[in-house]
Amino acid sequence: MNQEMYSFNLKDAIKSFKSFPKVFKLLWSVRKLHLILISMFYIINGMLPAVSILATQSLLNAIQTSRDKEFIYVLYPLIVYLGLNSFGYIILQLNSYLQSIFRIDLNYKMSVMILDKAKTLSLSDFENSEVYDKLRRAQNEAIERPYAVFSIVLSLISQFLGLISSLAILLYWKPWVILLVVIIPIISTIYMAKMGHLQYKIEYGRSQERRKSWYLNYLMTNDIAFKEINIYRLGDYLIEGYKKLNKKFIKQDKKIIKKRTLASFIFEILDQIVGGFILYLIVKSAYIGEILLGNTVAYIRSLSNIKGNMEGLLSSISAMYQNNLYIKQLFDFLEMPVKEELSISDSIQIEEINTIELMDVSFKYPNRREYALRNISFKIRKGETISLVGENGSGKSTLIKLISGFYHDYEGEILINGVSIKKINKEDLGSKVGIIFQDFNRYELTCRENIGLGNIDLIDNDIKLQEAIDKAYAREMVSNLPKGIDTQLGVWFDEGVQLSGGQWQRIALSRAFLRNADCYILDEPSASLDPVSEHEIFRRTSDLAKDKISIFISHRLYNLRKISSKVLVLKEGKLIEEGTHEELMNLNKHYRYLYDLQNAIDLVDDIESIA
Ligand SMILES: Nc1ncnc2c1ncn2[C@@H]1O[C@H](COP(=O)(O)OP(=O)(O)OP(=O)(O)O)[C@@H](O)[C@H]1O
Repeated sequence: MNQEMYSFNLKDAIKSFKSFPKVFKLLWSVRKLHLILISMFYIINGMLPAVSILATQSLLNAIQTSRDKEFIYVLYPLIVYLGLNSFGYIILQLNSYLQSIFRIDLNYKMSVMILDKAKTLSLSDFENSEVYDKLRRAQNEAIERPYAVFSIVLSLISQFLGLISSLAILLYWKPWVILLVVIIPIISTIYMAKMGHLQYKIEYGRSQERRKSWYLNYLMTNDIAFKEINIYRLGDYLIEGYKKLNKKFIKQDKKIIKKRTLASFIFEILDQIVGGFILYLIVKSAYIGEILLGNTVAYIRSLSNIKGNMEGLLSSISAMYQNNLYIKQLFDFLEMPVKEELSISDSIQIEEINTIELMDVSFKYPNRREYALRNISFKIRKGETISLVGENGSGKSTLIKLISGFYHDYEGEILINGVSIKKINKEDLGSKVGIIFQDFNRYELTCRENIGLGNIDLIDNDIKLQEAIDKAYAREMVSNLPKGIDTQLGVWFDEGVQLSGGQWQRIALSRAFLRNADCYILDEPSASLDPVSEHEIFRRTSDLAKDKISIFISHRLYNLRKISSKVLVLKEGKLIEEGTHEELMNLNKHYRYLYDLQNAIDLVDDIESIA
């Protein structure tokens, strides 16, 4: 963490106003008229107290000096006084109404902006905890800040106007008193700004732990992890972890509150002493007849207004500084450069995928030292069915993610139709690949949506949806659902129907089949499918994709043997064998070893199940 960030000084505080034009631009785009009116009301609010003091002064002086005159001399200032009070009240109400409306619109706009930005992030961004933290901070801590900055700036203007006008009233009496009035608020504000900074520093340093605390909370309150938590009796362990983290946060927060309260207490006492002394001077002047009653009240009220305005003004500066730190997080996130591959407007469009070629490709994940893939080269042509096999962690899924265009910081070349994947229009590429990942999504939405998300344009096209369902052998399963294709799936919402792992997988397959892809990738459907279903699905997919490209990953090698035009064998990130099933069996090396091993295991399983 950058220590420099945490040293507070006035220069930094003034610098923090730099963010205002950006903030203003953002707010201006929400509701222009509201913004103008709110600003006007703030300015009026700043002037009103001093005007009200003058009205009170002239009313009281009129009462005191008009004993022998007609009542009209008192009535006129009385009407002005009452009118001003009512006007102030109306302005206050209107302003609070407009601000509430404005904040609702702003919060909505901000959350959509953050989602829009999140949409442009890459998979490696999501796997990067720094980017992830920025997103969380923008979402959780910064969303309210733009309005806070705006209202602070307006308050500053309003308080400044209030201060100047009240000072002018007091200046008329004894100019040197002003120095006494301003000294304590200045010291207290500098101290409080430092406290605010400390608080931000603590919050900033906590973001990893906050995320962990949120995650533990999520695990305990979510159906996804419930089964394991329940069966392994993990509840107490997780709660302990949650408590430990939160106790630390609470301890830090309490310490700050204690410091803050003590400091406020001391500054308040000092302020009371100074205020008491000035009050004594005013009362004494009135007593000896130096000033009229109206002026006495005006000076007393000006004194308290100056104190309020000074405190307000200086605490606004420190609040501005503190808010600015959060605002910086927000704009850091919103202005994070969009990955080059997305911003290339002249990216190459492709009609269809004819070939996929890897030339000496090596790749390591940003957070890892060792390579996940090393010097991989192969070519897949239209009409071929390729199987990727290898032990856990050998790099199969990583290879799929590279071919799908998720990571661009690899070495070597990945070519689609002979063109670097980095230059190809990402949306184009995405629309031509039908893919099911190991950890495919189970959307807590209707069955129609779960499938339709594969091709949004067809979400209401029942014929096309049915075709996709048939391709995934899911016709019977879907028609047996209580509301057929319009049944809510999952358990999060009313009338939701939970599916088995294999059934979810068929829904995901239907989703992949709904897009008229040129390349179908199935990453280990065996996780939830029984061996026969997996075999059927592979065979079906390769039949359907006869003139396309199919890439399958499975640990059940016998399911792949007949359908594969080529098998690629990976070991520790390297492509060690390549050929048809027969060729690799004859080669008698790693593939043969894996195949025989699996047959032996299955044989043992069969014998055990018979016994
Ligand atoms: N997001 C990630 N960040 C860092 N390392 C990763 C990430 N995903 C995978 N790895 C690492 O990359 C290597 C290859 O993983 P990969 O998931 O590609 O293997 P796999 O062959 O698909 O394994 P499995 O058969 O278990 O699915 C492993 O060492 C793994 O730990």
